[in-house]
Amino acid sequence: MSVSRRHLVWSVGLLLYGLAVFHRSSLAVAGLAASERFGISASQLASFTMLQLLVYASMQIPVGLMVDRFGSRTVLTSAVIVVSLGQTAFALAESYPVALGARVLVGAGDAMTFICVLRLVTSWFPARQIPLVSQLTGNLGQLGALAAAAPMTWALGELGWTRAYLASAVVGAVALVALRLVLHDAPDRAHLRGVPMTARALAASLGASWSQPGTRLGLWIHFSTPFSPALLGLLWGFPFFVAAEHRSEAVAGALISLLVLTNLGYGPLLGWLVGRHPWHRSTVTLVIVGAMASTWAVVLLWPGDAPLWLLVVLVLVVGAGGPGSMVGFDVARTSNPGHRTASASGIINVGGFTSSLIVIVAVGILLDLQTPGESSYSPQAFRWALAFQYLLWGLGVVQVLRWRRRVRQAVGRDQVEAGSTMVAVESTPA
Ligand SMILES: N[C@@H](Cc1c[nH]cn1)C(=O)NCC(=O)O
Repeated sequence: MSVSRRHLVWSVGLLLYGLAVFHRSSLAVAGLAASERFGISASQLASFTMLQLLVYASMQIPVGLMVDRFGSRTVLTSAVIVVSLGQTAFALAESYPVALGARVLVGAGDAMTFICVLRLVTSWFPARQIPLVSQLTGNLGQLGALAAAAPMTWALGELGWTRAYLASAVVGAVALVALRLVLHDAPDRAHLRGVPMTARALAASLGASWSQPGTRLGLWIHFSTPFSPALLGLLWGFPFFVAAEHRSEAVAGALISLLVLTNLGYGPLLGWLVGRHPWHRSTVTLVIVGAMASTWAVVLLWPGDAPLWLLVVLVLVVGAGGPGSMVGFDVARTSNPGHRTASASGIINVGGFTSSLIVIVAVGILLDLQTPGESSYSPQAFRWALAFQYLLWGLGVVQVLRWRRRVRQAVGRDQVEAGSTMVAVESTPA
């Protein structure tokens, strides 16, 4: 197979994932405009982000099953259409309920994208390159969030709400043409479709993935790693840097952009480490969680405002969380047969989006409880609210250690290093 064809397919997949991240993040800079347009409060505004994450997380398992059944090409086509319809509806919405409905469509289209692209990577690349290419896919795709920042700010200011969101929807039409022209499910066929299954067979297939200890290990790795960067990047980073650390809006914006860019640095390093030392994949993620928790401790316990260099260190360390979460997909991939790869990835992806949703909502509730009726939150309120992260890290680390022990009891080091963590006799989960 020609190497350039493989890279062309991957580039289109990456473009589609970057576009999904762009649509996901396209509200981040439009908060004020949205409040004015729909006449809504801060918590109603936050409900857009929460709803999107909720839809995303709840669709992961059905989407994984759909990708195993119908293939990436078909599911990605639906994803682009649904997300573009969502952005079009958002562009034209004039009331809060219609706008909420539009965000449901955006969340649904977004939810159908990443697993398809990961599935493409596993069918187009040789096994030894999969960890690195998957890492690069996850990390380069985050650039969509950068594209949603400055260009969307410009478009909202210059073109106005309706035309800015309509323009972003039109990009989907262009992406759809590239998808249909270039993207095939596998080198030897356009569609890679699984056999039709009854509801009972689907449940059995999901149960088989779930009973693999490696799927559980992957789920908890994905649960523990990405919520801290999501917390900073999606909602609370900007107000934390401005209201609690007394930084200017420009510095806060630069710190958030740095968080996105940090992804690019970790991708190659983690991809190489994971590909080369599969036995130590969970250790790598435990080190990342330990580093994030320790750096947050220094920032939260710092007397007064943390110095800028410390905030930069925080962003550089927390930026490893997203790339770290990709390790979860790799553990699931080596723990399941090819025809179940996408549904196993769906199970994994529920982890990080659930923990991100919990932490984003919990921080909002804890801030409100400490400063009832006020619209600006004190540094002290932020410190206590952000400390909530330790509960999730505690739970995640205990579960990672537990499921790693199960995997290691069932599978020898030689088998793991040969690229499989699949337990031969699928046992019933405890
Ligand atoms: N945690 C992300 C992947 C990632 C890589 N770098 C930063 N984030 C993930 O699980 N992505 C799924 C998605 O749909 O974005």
